[in-house]
Amino acid sequence: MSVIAGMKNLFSKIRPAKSQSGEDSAVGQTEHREPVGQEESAYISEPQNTSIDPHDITSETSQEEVAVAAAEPEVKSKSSKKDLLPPYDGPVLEVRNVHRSFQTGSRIIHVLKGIDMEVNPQQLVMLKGRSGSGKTTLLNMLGGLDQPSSGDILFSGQPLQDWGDRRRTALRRREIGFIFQAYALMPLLSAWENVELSLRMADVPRSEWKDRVGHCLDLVGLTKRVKHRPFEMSGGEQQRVAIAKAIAHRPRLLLADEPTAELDSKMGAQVMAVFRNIIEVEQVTICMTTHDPTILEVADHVYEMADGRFIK
Ligand SMILES: Nc1ncnc2c1ncn2[C@@H]1O[C@H](COP(=O)(O)OP(=O)(O)OP(=O)(O)O)[C@@H](O)[C@H]1O
Repeated sequence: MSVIAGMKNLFSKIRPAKSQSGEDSAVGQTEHREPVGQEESAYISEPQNTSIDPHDITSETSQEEVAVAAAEPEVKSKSSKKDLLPPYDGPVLEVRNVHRSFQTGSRIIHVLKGIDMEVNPQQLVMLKGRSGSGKTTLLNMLGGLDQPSSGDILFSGQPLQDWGDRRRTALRRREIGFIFQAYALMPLLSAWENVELSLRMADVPRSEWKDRVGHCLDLVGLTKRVKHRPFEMSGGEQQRVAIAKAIAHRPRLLLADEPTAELDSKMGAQVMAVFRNIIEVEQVTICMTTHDPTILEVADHVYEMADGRFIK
């Protein structure tokens, strides 16, 4: 089904539903609500058949695609996180001699030229480098959104390139959180509802939503902003909602593409402080790209990229 067809199908069957986020006067209520916009409609409607993977949402995904994806039924699987990844004490990510080329017309562009790296549990690792050096290309591969042309990427010891699409998708859904430069929040939903939506998309039981959303917004210091919509918040606050949203389903790995690029230095520092806090409290591992030299000191390890390689 096309995105537009999915939207039409979706909005023709909307019915109100009570939010799981709180009591009548609490945050995120949906009773007696004002007429809702398209994103909110998607949020409160029953899932319909669509063809979009919610975990492929990027900062460039349109709101319509996000709305449809948000309502997509997950590929139901009874397997747990434990079944997906056997116990492993080694690095969260091991990258071995990874190359990535793209063909554009008759030209082949060699973007990554032999990347080796490791990201250990509860580390904050940064990829720095000029525009076009290959940071985003590498980050996409670490998150299983793209595949190397050659080389290996091991996620908790498991070779991603040997996995089928379904298992890689399941890995993204359960074990990885994504954060983008442009926040990627649903504009008509409150902070609370944005985080709650992420739990719905990850197939987390409704009974767990209220505690988990409250905990995640508390972790990023936004307990007083839960009812605010994105346009009522500063850039730094929006990015902190995006972080709460990305960690809500308890991923092992958080991937962030230029998370401070749109922020002034004070807000950027707040976001980095939140990263350090969630590493401690949620025991998550973070790999992020940046251009910003002022935040590098927060990292446990910095890989500098130039023209598709790490500079020693
Ligand atoms: N799908 C693609 N097809 C062709 N070229 C691509 C593709 N994806 C990336 N590239 C090229 O690979 C190079 C690296 O891009 P990438 O986005 O990884 O760089 P970056 O370091 O993240 O840059 P920035 O900091 O500006 O985001 C660029 O020259 C880009 O044009």
